[in-house]
Amino acid sequence: MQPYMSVKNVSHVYPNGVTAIKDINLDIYEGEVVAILGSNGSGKTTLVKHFNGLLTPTKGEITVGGLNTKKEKISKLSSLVGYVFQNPNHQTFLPSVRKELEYGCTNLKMSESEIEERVNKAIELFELEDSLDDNPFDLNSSQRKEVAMASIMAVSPKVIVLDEPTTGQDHKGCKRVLDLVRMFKDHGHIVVLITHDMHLIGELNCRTVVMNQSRKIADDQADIVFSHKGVMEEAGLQPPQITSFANELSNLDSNKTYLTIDSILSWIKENKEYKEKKEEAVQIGSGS
Ligand SMILES: Nc1ncnc2c1ncn2[C@@H]1O[C@H](COP(=O)(O)OP(=O)(O)OP(=O)(O)O)[C@@H](O)[C@H]1O
Repeated sequence: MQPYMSVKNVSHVYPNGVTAIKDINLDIYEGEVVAILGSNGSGKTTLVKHFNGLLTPTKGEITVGGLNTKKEKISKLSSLVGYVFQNPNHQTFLPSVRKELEYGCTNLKMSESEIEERVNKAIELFELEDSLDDNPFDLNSSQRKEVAMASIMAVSPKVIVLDEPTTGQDHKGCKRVLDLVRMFKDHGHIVVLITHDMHLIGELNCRTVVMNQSRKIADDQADIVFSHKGVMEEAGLQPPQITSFANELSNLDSNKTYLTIDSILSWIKENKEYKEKKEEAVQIGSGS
């Protein structure tokens, strides 16, 4: 299968001489949810800004949907890759939610009927019917973030990049982000997440790329990445608390990494059933 996005030997040096990413290779395929993890300044944002042409490689090449990002206009690339900023205030600036939702489609010069159809779909999916006339700045930060995501959804780019989607969100907001990532995936989008939220990655157990000091140092399923002590330590990362807890418990199957409370509860249940069956067998065997 051909990757939808392909990053080949890419480095980026900012005009001040800082090498923010170095020799990155990364293929991203249809249907994937990819988390990009790493400590502050490791190069995550610089990398994803290359996906929609906000930055172009100093060395190497990136193709998105078969297009070389060095040769395409940003407007074309942003119809393929939508970027939801960490701070929705950097993205919402129009006086009503409806106008925000229409903006991206209008910018891409879609017909009025197409804009209406796409905006109505986004309104339905994000349940924004009652806030259409509200000024986004009168909404709380969680709702404003949803408006930012809904306006990207209206454009319907193949790839949706979410930059720190759970930062500043309460428990309900974090749960909603998890549901939205799943919804984007179910609607055929590739989702790229920049996040420090290990709980979110644990719940998704998605492909996880780890950046450290401008380089990619790991790229695997989250449970496999989290089980690599060396990688986690090098990148200064802590797995979700439940994973650390499970690792500390003796008698656990050492080949498995537990990411969620549900997974460890099923393990405990299975183990209990296994022990009960074993005891039963011993009792039958001894004729008691
Ligand atoms: N516009 C810029 N000009 C010069 N240097 C920059 C610029 N943007 C980022 N950098 C530098 O590039 C390196 C990587 O930064 P980047 O923002 O990509 O990292 P990050 O992993 O996204 O960090 P964070 O988690 O703090 O957002 C850092 O050393 C940073 O200071």
